[in-house]
Amino acid sequence: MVDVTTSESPSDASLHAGGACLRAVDLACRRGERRLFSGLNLQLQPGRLIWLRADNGRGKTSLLRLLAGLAAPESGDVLLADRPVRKAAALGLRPVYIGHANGLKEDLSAAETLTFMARLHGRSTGQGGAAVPAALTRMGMASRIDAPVRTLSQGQRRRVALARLALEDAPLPWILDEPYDALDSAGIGALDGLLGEHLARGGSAILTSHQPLAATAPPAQTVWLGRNGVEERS
Ligand SMILES: Nc1ncnc2c1ncn2[C@@H]1O[C@H](COP(=O)(O)OP(=O)(O)OP(=O)(O)O)[C@@H](O)[C@H]1O
Repeated sequence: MVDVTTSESPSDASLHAGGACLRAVDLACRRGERRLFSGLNLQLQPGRLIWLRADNGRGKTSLLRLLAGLAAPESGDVLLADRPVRKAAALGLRPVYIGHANGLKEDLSAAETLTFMARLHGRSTGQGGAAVPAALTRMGMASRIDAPVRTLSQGQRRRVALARLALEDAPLPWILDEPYDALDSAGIGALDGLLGEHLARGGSAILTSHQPLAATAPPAQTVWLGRNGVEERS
């Protein structure tokens, strides 16, 4: 098993720094006729960042969706704080998943679509909704808060989708599929700032990126996905 930290038992680790440990145990995944991987073991502990790498079509998105509890594995388990991830959701323990589709509403403004997303995921938008413009400002979107999503560029749309992370204050795992796509260096720096704060409060994150992580990114463990699971490489 790739373990990003120490010899702590899983239950110790799940309590560490108030964060929740996410574990994949002997996971197998099939898409259509093809088995993408089997025997996959992975542990994401509080305070840690994993950069998940592999060639196109290898199964990174499929793995992230399993870790988020959005799909069921062919076999094996995904555990969040020692509970099956799909059952943990009922207790309010749910990883934060942002896929490579932004999922924004074209006819809403940036603020409205972020408010909609926050409500969908049961997150507070603060007194009078004040956390929403603050989150968009964190992602460098202060001047486009009221702009309709359909008028935003790809990078701006990505920033709005990622602004959701600024509304998250629980130390739960973040699962981010190609979060840096379409971002310029300021956007990358803004996301890295949010990631750093999240890890510091006991959160954790696993993300994919085909490009090397920027110097602004928190230190990450690099993990490669193959047919027989994951292996750590520098
Ligand atoms: N709905 C589906 N039905 C059958 N096969 C699928 C389906 N979705 C994806 N696949 C296949 O599963 C494999 C893994 O896809 P996945 O999107 O997980 O890869 P990835 O590593 O994230 O790729 P990329 O780097 O290109 O984003 C691919 O070969 C893809 O063709």
